Parts: sequence; C-alpha cells; structure tokens
Amino acid sequence: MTASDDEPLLRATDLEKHYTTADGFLDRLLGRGQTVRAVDGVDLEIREGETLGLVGESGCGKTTLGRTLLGLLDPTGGTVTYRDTELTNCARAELRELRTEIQYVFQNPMASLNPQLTVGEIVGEALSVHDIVPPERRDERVRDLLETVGLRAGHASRYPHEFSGGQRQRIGIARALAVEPSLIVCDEPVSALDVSVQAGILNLLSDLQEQLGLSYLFIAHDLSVVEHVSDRVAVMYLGKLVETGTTAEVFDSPSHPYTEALLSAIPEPDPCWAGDRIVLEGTVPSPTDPPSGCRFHTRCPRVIPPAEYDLEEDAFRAIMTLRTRLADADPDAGLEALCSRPDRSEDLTATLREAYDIPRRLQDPDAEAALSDALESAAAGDLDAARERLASAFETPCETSEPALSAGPDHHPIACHRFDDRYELDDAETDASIEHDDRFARGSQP
Ligand SMILES: Nc1ncnc2c1ncn2[C@@H]1O[C@H](COP(=O)(O)OP(=O)(O)OP(=O)(O)O)[C@@H](O)[C@H]1O
Repeated sequence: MTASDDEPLLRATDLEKHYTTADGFLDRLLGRGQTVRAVDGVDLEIREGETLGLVGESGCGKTTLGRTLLGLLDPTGGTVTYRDTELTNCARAELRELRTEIQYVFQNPMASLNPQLTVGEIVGEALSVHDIVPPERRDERVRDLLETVGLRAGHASRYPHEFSGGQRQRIGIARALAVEPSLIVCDEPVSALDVSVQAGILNLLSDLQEQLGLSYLFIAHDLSVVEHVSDRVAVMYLGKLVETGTTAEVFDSPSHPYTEALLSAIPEPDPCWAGDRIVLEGTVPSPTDPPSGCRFHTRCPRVIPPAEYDLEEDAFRAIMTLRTRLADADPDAGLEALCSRPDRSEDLTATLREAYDIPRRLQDPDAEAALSDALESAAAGDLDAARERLASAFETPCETSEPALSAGPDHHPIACHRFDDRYELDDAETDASIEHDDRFARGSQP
C-alpha cells in the first residue's frame, strides 16, 4: 500500500485531546474538575518516507499529540486519517489491523520493556498477536530483527536489564519494526541516552528509513537533533501548532516569535555568533485556562500594540507583562504580588515602572495617562482597579482573535497576527522585524 503523491500518509484535522482532572466518579457526575486542553485543534500531515519533527516546550502537548495520532489515546475531537481510512471512525477489527501500521518508540526504553520477558519474547509478542509470520518462523524473524537493529541474534534469550540504555532502545525499535509499520512515532527516542550513544540510535533510525521507506514523527525538545533528522518541522505551543515548514524554512528563517525564541536558545558552537538569546517573559500558562486569542500573547516579545496609540514595541511588551502579572495576582496580596523589591522608593509608581522595564514616560500622551492611572491604583494596593484600567486601555488584537495557521512571509504556515493584513504594522516595524529575522538566521555572521 502506498499513499498517492498528493495524499499524506497520515492526516490530523482539528484534532483535540482534552483531559479531565476530575478525581473520581462523583467528581465527574457533578462536573467538578478541570479540563486540560493538551491538544486543542491541530491540523497536521505526515508524508510517505519523511521525518516530521515536533518541537515545543515541556508540557505543550507533544506526547499527547503523538499518542492520539496513534490511537493510544482517544481524541476528544477532530479526526485522524491514515491513507484513506479515518482511524477515529473505524470498526474495532479494522483498527486492530491498522494499529500495526503505526508504531511507537518510547523515551525511556527500560520503563517500556517488560523486565519479566526475554528480548525474544518482547520482540516476538507482536508477531504472535498480529499473526505476522507463521509460528515456526517466529524465532528466525526475531533473530533477523535483532540483527537489523544492530544487536546479535543470541541476545534473544537475555533479559532487558542485561543491556545498556542504547541497546534497550534498539530492542524497542526492533519491537516496533516487528509488525512492519509504515510510520513510527519516536517520542524523545534519544533524550534518555548518553550523548555518545545518541548518534548510533539516530543513524540506525535513518538507515531503517532508507531501507524500509519508513515515515517518522520525531518528537524532541533537543532542537539540534530535530534539525539534523527532520525533513519538515512543526512547532507547538500550548496545545496548538504555531509554525510548520521544511526544516530549512523553519530553522533558517523562523517567522513566529515563539519559534525565534526557541531557536535563539540553541547553544551555538560558532564563537562569532551574533544572535542574542530571547528570554521569554513568565512561564507557560496552564492548559486548563489558556490565554484568549493567540495563546502566546502573554509572553510574546512582538505582541502587537493597540492601533490607537503610538507605542514602542518594547514599551508595550513591558505593559503586557505587568498586565499578565496583575491578571494572575491574588488581589488580597496588595503590591507585594507585583513587586517584592526591597529597594522601593517613595514613588511607588516609579518603582513599578522600573521593576517592569516600563519607560518613565510613554511617548503617546493618551497611553501615558491610562498607564499612570493604573500604576497609581496599583501603588495604592487596588489591584482590581489597576487590572481593569490596563485591560481596557491596552487591549491587543493578539488577545481578541485567534490567528489561523496560514502562509507567512516565506510562504510556510505561521499562526501569527503580525502577518495578517488586518493588523497593518507600519513600515518601520516591519523592517525592524525583517532585520530581526535576519539576525536570527542560523549561520549568519555579524
Ligand atoms: N493523563 C493526563 N491527565 C491530565 N493531564 C495530563 C495527562 N497527561 C498529560 N497531561 C497534561 O497535558 C499537558 C500536555 O502534556 P504532554 O505530556 O502531552 O506534553 P509534552 O509536550 O509531551 O511534555 P514533555 O516534553 O514534558 O513530555 C500537560 O499540561 C500535562 O500536565
């Protein structure tokens, strides 16, 4: 079976996986508990023979997405289609058959291998469950598989604890290969291994892809590894994809501010490297109550200022950081919730400006008046009033509507309002943005 040229091998459409954190039956009955929107409307394609890298900070939903694509988790919405069969809507027997086509390689090979079984039994289990080869040929097939992954046929009689981390991962790969899959979801397959053995596993995966025409979804937080192995890359933030493209498109000219920040954190071996690391404000918000509009707006270094003011991007970012802190603050905690500096001056509004890197005076008089009001409320300990004043005076388009994943300046898909004609940025800002992109183009010289 092969997918036609224009049909992807696997396609997810508006895929959702929400967990509920209700503790027990009574909680669920009474509707108590929270919804964790781990995967929240993902469109994604994996093509025949390619490696799609999936990157994003810890907790953004990568593993949940990988497991939902595979059917290890039931989606709460959307569809997954393998070739021309919708997995999310097919009969049990057919699903059981198709399960062999998509396999999973886990991050921690020790935890995923049954210590009570020999390696031969682990790798052979799937052969008997799915009746892949006749019983009399199973041992031979297991021995072949072990040799394919760089182990010895004689290893079949040993137990997982007798192997090193890298060898255990090879056993996990042999087990996945046993059912002759077309697609393997590799979930952080080398991150638990010593750097010295990582290359061996990556080379093995690459050789197997070449020999067997496999496709991979390669989940990893190590961006250098992803750049090395992937044909295309998808960047995920808080349950959604924010940028996808070929590896060159995403790594050489990242357009989404989140991708820029992620890539700027890759350690750079070149001592002449001129790019600065982009430090994002705050922590990743909770997927139980994600920010409205663009989920990244609470941390985005390029959050779009309100059109009615003439505001510098940096000044607006600083105001948004204060707004986000106010939104999260316990109103009873008073000023301490915003500023715990021991060196507070008499003028608390000046201390707040300093603590949040807000200029002493904004260039736009209306913006300055609104900000001064809010700071005075905050300095007086009335955090509710400060929060409301800032929210009504400094609303960004990034929080009012959700950006769709659509063609950006380099034609690969990006979910960011900066590239939407409705939110026209003036020429200076767009030029600054392009210069900024160039500065972060990997490999560029100062
Ligand atoms: N079974 C579960 N019940 C409730 N919430 C869960 C469950 N599994 C994961 N989550 C939550 O879903 C979100 C996404 O988790 P997931 O493990 O998919 O992210 P990830 O990007 O793979 O993270 P990491 O890189 O750390 O493995 C997190 O907030 C996590 O706490």
